[in-house]
Amino acid sequence: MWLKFYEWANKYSGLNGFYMTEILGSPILVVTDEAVAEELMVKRARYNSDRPTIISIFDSKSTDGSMEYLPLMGKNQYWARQRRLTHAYLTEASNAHYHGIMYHEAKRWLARLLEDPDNFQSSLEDMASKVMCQLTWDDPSLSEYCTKSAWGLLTQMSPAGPITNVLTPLWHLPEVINPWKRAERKRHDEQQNWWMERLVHTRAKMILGLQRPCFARQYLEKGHKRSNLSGDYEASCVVGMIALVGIFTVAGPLSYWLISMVHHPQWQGRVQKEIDEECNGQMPTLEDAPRLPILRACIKETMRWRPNVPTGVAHEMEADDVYRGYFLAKGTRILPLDWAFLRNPMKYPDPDNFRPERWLEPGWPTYQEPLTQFPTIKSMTSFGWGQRQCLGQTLTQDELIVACGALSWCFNLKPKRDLATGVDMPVPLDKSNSLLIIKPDPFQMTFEPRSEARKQEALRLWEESDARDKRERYEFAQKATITLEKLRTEI
Ligand code: HEM
Repeated sequence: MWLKFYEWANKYSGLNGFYMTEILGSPILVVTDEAVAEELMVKRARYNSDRPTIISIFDSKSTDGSMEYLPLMGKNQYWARQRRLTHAYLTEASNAHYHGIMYHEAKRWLARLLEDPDNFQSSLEDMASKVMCQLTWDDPSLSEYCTKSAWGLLTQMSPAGPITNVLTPLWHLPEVINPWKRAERKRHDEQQNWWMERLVHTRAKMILGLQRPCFARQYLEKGHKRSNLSGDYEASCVVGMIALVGIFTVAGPLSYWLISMVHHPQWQGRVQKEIDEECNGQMPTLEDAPRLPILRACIKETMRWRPNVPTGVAHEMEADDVYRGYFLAKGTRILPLDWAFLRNPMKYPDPDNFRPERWLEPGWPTYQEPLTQFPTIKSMTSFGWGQRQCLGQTLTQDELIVACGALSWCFNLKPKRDLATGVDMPVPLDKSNSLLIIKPDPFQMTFEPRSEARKQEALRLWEESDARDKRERYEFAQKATITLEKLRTEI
């Protein structure tokens, strides 16, 4: 879809940096130039920060008070207070270095890749999911269900999802003869029940003193007094939504990282050399990041070259407006076409090719110093605009540095050789699904340990981290049991 919008941009945008079209009766302003996006969604954010309705999700904007999906909400009171809470929790998690969770999960992933390399696409998503499930409920075993739940919502909200998102009148058929509405009710109810179960379970563990820190505990301890949330239902949704939204968003650039590295072995070699030299042979940490500009440049270039939300996310106008002489009616959707921004040849010369040097060498329009700080993915156009800008930028950057750094430290990423023909199997560059957050179609590749010593070290690191995690969980539970015992004898 983004390619069609981009093709039309080349025909109709001209020098304006935008064009109008209509999809299923809704006027859409497709923005193809960053300056226009800035003008409309940052400078005029006051009335351009609403969301369009997603027809196949009940009350997607929370107009009727459902309070369920923060990123889809209209610009209303629920959105404002949930955005505040989400921002505060993600900032605190980043300040606490995610309690070591990212390192733990990156090590688990390396060990899984060593044991079962062919299953890399699923273990990659599972790593992203385990990070979010631990931050949210301190429970990595929830990851499989959480990923399924996130997939259900992502599919339901995407134009390429249920047919009712495109043939909208079908959605309005009575529920008894409407399979799409019944399926969505089932999906919705299961997701809500699961979110609520998680909150209730957290509360029960807190009473027993068994719940370690996580977002759900943070809310139950203090948030219900400070945040203005209406109660358990809303809390279970906002906390559940944080877990869901960090899975496919982060898994996208990670998958495309594999593709970038397989196709550009010279850059892979430079990243590995930088890590080996700057981290003294150790797996990189976030403290090392200022000394790893090539790693950061390759991550950023991967996100520019293969963005995983290529259409951008639409805003909706809340008031009539006139922009550069054009009348824009209230209700017009503004689509910031990220693919177009990231292929602007003035800002990104040679836009179709993977050129990390554009972030590293003076002379390129995007070069910025100091290299201890730049390149950074924060504030990329891919994270959206103005009042609705993504809240997960720091988390994404940190997780990509940890995970891509760990991969480069441990493996040579290579094409897979077909044993029958002796020829490398292709790793396609442009095959993906077309949901709102895209991911590459399944492909095969090889994860070759860089040496036997590196392999053994990766396995040892995971064993050590796993043993520490188990010990810490056991000691925490022990302390709670001792306190309970003491209480019982005192009573
Ligand atoms: C590569 C990774 C990611 C990309 C490309 C991305 C992109 C986006 C985009 C385009 C938006 C809409 C912005 C707009 O409407 O102008 C958004 C919103 C949002 N993102 Fe992200 N995101 C990523 C990762 C994350 C992560 C890891 C989290 C949290 C764990 C997160 C949390 C959110 C939330 C809560 C919103 C809703 C903000 C609102 O509607 O006010 N994102 N993201």
